[in-house]
Amino acid sequence: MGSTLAQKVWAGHTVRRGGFGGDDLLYVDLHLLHEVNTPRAFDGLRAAGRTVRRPDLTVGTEDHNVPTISLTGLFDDPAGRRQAAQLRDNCDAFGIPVHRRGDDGHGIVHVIGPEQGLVRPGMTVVCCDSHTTTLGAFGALAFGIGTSQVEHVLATQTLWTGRPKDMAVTVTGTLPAGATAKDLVMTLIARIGTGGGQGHIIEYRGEAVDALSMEGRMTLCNMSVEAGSKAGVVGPDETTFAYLRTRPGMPEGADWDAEVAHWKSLRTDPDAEFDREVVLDASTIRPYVSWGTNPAQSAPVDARVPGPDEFATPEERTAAERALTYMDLRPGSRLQDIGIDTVFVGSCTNGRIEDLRAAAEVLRGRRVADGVRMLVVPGSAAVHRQAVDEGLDKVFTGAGADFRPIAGCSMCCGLNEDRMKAGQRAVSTSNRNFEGRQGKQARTHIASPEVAAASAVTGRITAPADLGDGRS
Ligand SMILES: CC(C)[C@H](C(=O)O)[C@@H](O)C(=O)O
Ligand code: SF4
Repeated sequence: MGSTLAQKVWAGHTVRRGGFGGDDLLYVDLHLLHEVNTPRAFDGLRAAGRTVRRPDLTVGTEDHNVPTISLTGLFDDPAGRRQAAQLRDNCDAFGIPVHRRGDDGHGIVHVIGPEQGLVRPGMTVVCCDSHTTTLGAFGALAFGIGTSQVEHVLATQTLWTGRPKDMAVTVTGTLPAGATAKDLVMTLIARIGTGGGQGHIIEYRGEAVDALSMEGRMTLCNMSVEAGSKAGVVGPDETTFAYLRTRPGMPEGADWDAEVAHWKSLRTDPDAEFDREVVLDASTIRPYVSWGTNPAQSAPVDARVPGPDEFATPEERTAAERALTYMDLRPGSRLQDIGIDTVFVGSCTNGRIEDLRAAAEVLRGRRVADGVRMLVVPGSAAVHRQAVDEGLDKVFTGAGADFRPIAGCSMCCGLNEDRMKAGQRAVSTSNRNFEGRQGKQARTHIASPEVAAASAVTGRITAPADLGDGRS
């Protein structure tokens, strides 16, 4: 029997099999750090008199707490400022490269790794952050780890972890015009639930996945963790190689060819078996939006708010009831009638250049509705530069949106100055919509950049196809 991509990468990195609790000891090729969840790991390292084993395979960036309003913008929370300073000091002390606000290479940790060519097929990548799954788009095995594991990886460049099962998500056919990778992954999570991928690594495959850009694949893999899975992967192919070819530090000539041949060999063998398979028909996927307080509580934009009685289990019914109360929604009302006052385009889910282009395309010749605040925050300094080069900044500001000069997590998580007020309601391109995620008592509807931009124009949840041609 053949092996899956995940099995091959796992086997190739296993230093010791079946240790304590049955976990395997994996070698880590790349360790990424940000300011949250790392200060205690460095404290532990120091207390034990240890050093960082491979600072050359470790990279830090400040992203969660940083103000994105300007280079000199102040941290609104002393604890956040302290964490960011600790990251910089710890990285400097241990010889780890760190990207500070204002650096060319600065940005959200999951956005900068691929841009800088740090992530390649077949690698193992870990980071103190659940959305490390994003990097699986390159055929790397990438997942989040906790603070004590960060300390272990810093000290040893290895990690004890349990071998997950393999799940295939096969997406047949072609996505219709107007449907995006975000809609695809939201449709998947609505179908399998927030625990649907638990204990598994999801491999996305099929015609519709093959057709996605690297940006789209990153959006897909990013939200794998919202389905409870350990990681998400896409088999490396010509799209992957074309993206990597232009990245810094890639081999040249015959060395490049040899590398590509190796990457191709990592793809799942035709006779490999998955523990579970879910098949989705891409042609049925429509623009999606969340109505509840977890990403599975989502529906097509043209649907109605469901009632609790439409759910199969008592747990789902209770969760729906609670979500509807928090979101202040009435069952049976149209999602498209929900008024919003905030729009956020950004985050590691949808803060890359393709996402900004998509949002700008919808906004071109249109205006953000009165009373709506639209925030566009690039995922990295490189995305910001590219957006300015392409004149997207002018489209955003011309439409009345706030286009931020500094990259960061911004309103995705509310760990900085970008928070919503109680009772405010956003369409957000981020990945989490739990109670209070973007501000105390604030309400979040997750969607694609296209839906977010269209909603900014009308002031209610809207798919671009429903905008008509009101461009000036
Ligand atoms: C702060 C960090 C640990 C957290 C995560 O792990 O995902 C954050 O990035 C998030 O999106 O909630
Ligand atoms: S952008 Fe949001 S989801 Fe991504 S790492 Fe930052 S806080 Fe987490």
